[in-house]
Amino acid sequence: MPQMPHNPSADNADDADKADGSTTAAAPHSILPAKPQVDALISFLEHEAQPMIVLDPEYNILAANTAYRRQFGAANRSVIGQKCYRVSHHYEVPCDQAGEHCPMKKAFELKGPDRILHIHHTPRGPEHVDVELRPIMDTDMQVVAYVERLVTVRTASARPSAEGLVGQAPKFNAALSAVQRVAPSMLPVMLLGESGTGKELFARAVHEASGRARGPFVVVDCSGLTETLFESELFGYEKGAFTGANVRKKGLVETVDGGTLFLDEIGDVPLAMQVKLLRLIESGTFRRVGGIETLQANFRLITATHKPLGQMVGDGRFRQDLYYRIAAFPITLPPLRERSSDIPMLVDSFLRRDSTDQQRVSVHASAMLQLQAYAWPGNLRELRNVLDRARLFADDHIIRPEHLPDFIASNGVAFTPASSLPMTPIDRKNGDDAELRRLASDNTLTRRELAVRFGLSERTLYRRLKSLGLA
Ligand SMILES: Nc1ncnc2c1ncn2[C@@H]1O[C@H](COP(=O)(O)OP(=O)(O)OP(=O)(O)O)[C@@H](O)[C@H]1O
Repeated sequence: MPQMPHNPSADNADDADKADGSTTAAAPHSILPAKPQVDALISFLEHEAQPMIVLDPEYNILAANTAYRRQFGAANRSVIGQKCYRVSHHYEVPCDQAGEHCPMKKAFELKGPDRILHIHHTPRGPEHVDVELRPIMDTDMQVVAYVERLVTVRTASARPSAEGLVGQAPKFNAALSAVQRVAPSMLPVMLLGESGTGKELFARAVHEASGRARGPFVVVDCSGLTETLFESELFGYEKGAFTGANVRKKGLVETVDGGTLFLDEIGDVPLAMQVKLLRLIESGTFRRVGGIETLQANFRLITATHKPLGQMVGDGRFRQDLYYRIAAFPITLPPLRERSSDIPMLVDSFLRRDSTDQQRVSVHASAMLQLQAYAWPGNLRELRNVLDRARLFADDHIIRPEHLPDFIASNGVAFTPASSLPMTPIDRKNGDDAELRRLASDNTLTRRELAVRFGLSERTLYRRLKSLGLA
């Protein structure tokens, strides 16, 4: 914990509360040593379009501007005088003591801004929020307050959603956070992940969060394209360039003008074409097949692969110069088995998405446990397919273990007949220690997620981990 000065403002929360609607007079008198600066700041922020709050060093919210109140404020409750971690996370302790990154602690240490992607509770439910915290210093360089700016991330949902990216597991959030960072720039992005991890959806998210969102998003699947087809698809051709070229045709590089070009499975691009791709990226120009005119390209490049491109460079199967050009900002997408805490939310999302029935299909807790324990080599695509199949058997609109394929049930999870199970996660006290050992050593799930996953209280989980020598 940083040594933060005690602030008497917490004791005056009620005074501040009255002023929630008019931030200029929000702070009570004895609030801070440098009160005039803070008051001026509060007045200034009121006119900002972005949601912002002012905090004292003891985590108390001193003021919230109109944009904040509109977006995050609850109709019946003021946030003034409340602890930020209680309002945003429903925690009883600061974020770092709850196992999360605390931007206030970091900003205090840095004496500078810190930025982090958090899941916040909002009146609409959990949401991804890009939080930036800036310390305000007095003339002695002591931190007297903080300004927090909150931007809701619209490219992903932290609760079940009928469309787009869904998730809130730590590794998913890390990838999403990287998207938020890189999207506004023109840097090429390389998405790395197994098949079905959502590379295309993430590429779309980069596009949508960028300044090119109004331009086209063009996908090129590089796998299975021959050299000549790849060239004519990408660059287009002139009339008469080859047999069958009866008219001039624009290539995708021309159609994408002002937008984002997504080259999926870039590792499958033939070596000869890699040179042409490199030239396009380096010069920003291209020529149609059979053409002499040099045309200007205007696109932002995103690539994706499930192949070990670095290794392919070593083996001479991928050009090193092209690799360095496109791999400026790699983002690793986690396989589903490393974000299994997201499975219930994803299941709900997929069942909503594909629902044509009047009655919504749900998944029995015992089936959900099996879905969470399976390794999903085909990732989200496989999950979606399994659900599509299972729902056909769910006559009473509840997917049970017997509706899942055998390979999921035989994944090492003890199978208990659905009828004997409650609709909530079961206590698997005598269940699969090996699975617990694997997940606990993996460090991908928090203790709380592990507990939910195994249907245990955190305290029981701790005891079991201890008995396994893992606590
Ligand atoms: N985080 C996510 N939330 C919701 N749906 C997702 C998510 N990630 C992927 N999907 C869904 O999973 C399926 C596979 O996603 P996508 O095609 O983007 O994967 P991919 O990694 O590009 O696959 P491939 O490498 O095989 O091309 C799609 O139906 C997509 O909508």
